[in-house]
Amino acid sequence: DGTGTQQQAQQRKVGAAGPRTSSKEMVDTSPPRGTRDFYPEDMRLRNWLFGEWAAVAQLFGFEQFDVPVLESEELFVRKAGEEITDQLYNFQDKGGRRVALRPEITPSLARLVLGKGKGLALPAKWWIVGQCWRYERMTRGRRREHYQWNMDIVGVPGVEAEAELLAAITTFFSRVGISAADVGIKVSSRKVLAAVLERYSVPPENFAQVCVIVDKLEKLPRDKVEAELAALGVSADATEGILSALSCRSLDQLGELLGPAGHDALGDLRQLWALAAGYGFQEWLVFDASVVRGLAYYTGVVFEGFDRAGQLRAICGGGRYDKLLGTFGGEDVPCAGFGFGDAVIVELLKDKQLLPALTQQVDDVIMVMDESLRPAACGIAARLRAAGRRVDVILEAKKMKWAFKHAERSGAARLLLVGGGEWERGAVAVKDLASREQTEVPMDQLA
Ligand SMILES: CC(=O)Nc1cnc2ccccc2c1
Repeated sequence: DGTGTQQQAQQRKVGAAGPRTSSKEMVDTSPPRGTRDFYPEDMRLRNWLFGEWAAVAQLFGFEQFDVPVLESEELFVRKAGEEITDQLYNFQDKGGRRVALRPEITPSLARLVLGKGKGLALPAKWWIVGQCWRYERMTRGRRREHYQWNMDIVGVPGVEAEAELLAAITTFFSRVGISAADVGIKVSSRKVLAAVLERYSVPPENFAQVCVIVDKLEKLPRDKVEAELAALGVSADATEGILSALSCRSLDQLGELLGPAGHDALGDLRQLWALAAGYGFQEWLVFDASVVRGLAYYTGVVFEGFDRAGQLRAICGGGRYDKLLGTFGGEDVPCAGFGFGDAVIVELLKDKQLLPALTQQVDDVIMVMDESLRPAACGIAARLRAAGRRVDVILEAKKMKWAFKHAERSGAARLLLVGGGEWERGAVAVKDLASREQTEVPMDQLA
């Protein structure tokens, strides 16, 4: 699951694992519930994925930022009934402060933008990869953490920003071998819902809650969603209007249904499609009026990446959030962004046999044949490393057989043996692990 090969390690109470000097049981070696360890082989895959994310961010001229995983709880206290805030990993610290492990990164970005105020040159295009947390009752056995790539554009009111973000997402997919035949991106706009709510005079302060409820249509039966809307005070007519708008199959059909009230939403989406065509990623986009996403603060275009085989949960998601900064007491600044988790994408890559085969990368393994030559061997390692070669020094006396096996397991190109007759002739025995040939190389020609 995700970039950690560690399956959800069951809480192992380690039994008597062999003779122990003390009566004390061994510590539980599993990671905390819902979290993963990354052994080196796992880290190679994670570093590869994060490296692709970073490469795309740089291709698009975005700047990296970072913020603490621990934030003031108030950043995430929203009253819209979102799952993400219901499952806040929050606590009171020793100073009596209400804090939380962040469930998402956008509110932290908003905090930084507000912190800079007029001092922030706009537009800002920022990116980050950060661990996010949720306190899930383990009944569902789901993970409590994942790593999320975020790209955000601050200060651009038009859908040119969303087009840029979608271009970045499709560039990533293409780079890792995923095509528009494998994955689509559902796109809509919350302005559709806003238009419907206005027509039925649903109070604007209910907008976020309506969106969060309607987002559950994917998971909950229709009557449950209708009941939640009714409980919020949304009339049956309004609910009917919402559900028929969300089932529109095309922009034209939506236009007919909404009339002039839909002008903004349709204008945005048509412009977005035109930009996508220009960019050459239009084939990835699917208009889907039922996409609302589950975060309270989206105000306009929303989108989510999905696998066309329909086997997986959403791969990524995002949208426009023009009013988030206002909810923190600041001036509103138009923003758009997306989040891309490290779990579903790895499942997709596995399903498509697109996981890269990653091995440890070492150039040279050095072994001394005579312990008195260890200082000299360290000098050789230093010179090779200064020349940019990745060198693994065998640190204790080992048999040749072990050294060969170790060098091959390390993915090394050469095994250097310091000592013996070669050393007397001012040279080092070099075993090429690909050709298996052994040659004698003078000391100063090793790099
Ligand atoms: C598939 C997966 O691991 N999802 C996941 C895992 N942990 C989270 C933690 C916080 C917010 C969303 C999360 C989502």
